[in-house]
Amino acid sequence: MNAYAASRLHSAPVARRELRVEGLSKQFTSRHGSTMTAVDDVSFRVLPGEVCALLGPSGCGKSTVLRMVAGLEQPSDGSIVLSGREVTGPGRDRGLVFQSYTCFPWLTVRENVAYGLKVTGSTLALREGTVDYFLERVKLTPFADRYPDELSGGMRQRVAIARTLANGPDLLLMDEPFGALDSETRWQMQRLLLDVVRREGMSVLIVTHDVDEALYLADKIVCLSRHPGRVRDILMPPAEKPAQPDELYSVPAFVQLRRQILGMLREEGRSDRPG
Ligand SMILES: Nc1ncnc2c1ncn2[C@@H]1O[C@H](COP(=O)(O)OP(=O)(O)OP(=O)(O)O)[C@@H](O)[C@H]1O
Repeated sequence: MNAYAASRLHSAPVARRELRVEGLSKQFTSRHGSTMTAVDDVSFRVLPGEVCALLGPSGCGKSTVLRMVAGLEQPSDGSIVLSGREVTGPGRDRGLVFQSYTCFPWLTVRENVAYGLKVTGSTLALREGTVDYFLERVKLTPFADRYPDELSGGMRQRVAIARTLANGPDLLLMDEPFGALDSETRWQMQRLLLDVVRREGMSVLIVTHDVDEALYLADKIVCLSRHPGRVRDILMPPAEKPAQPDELYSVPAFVQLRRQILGMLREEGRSDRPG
């Protein structure tokens, strides 16, 4: 058995991968000294193995919430607890994937995926087993010795996902990860992400303003209103997803939820005013 697959038999239970966000608020102070509330009293949970989407119109504070969960931004108020520990800054228990492909161009695909593992001092066998395992998961095994500039955008994003997963985070944080991809590649990536995170029992918090992406990927959708960003609704799309994202349009439960969310976004658009 592959060294990584064997090590997983003894890994910590997935039940510890729970995120609790309670009463989270964030104020920003402008250069002129005025204060604006970007995020106000936001609470939600991401249960172990759950994919949770943060959805809302531009400027509603999605990225700000994600950055606070990542520990890149300090909350003005509230608390963030992951796997029973308070989040006070960045940490290896969270893995980040952004829209821009964060590959090291001077490293091969294999070296990119192995990068984070080197610093943890894992044995060579475990490291190589882990890299092989995740290259296989994201279907990049045949490209292991290529450099990022020899790959398409979708493939580079798969490298970033494999590298992040290889580090074994409790929670995967994704900010518009497929925003730069054409629609066909985007669908393929969404399908692949669902396959990988379900197999790994991974908890995911993903920021998107794409309603279909949220409906297809998420077990739970936290809808934010804007100015300030507050939880407007928490929706639970059907757990059974169609084989392809575009098949959402023919499933009545998704069509109805889609209509509800689009109506909410339209209302938010009507209430638009500068923050
Ligand atoms: N560092 C900052 N300083 C001041 N204001 C900020 C800062 N970061 C974000 N904001 C403001 O906070 C609000 C929320 O921004 P945020 O980027 O979180 O929204 P978003 O929902 O992710 O938007 P988008 O979908 O367009 O990326 C916006 O009004 C933005 O201008």
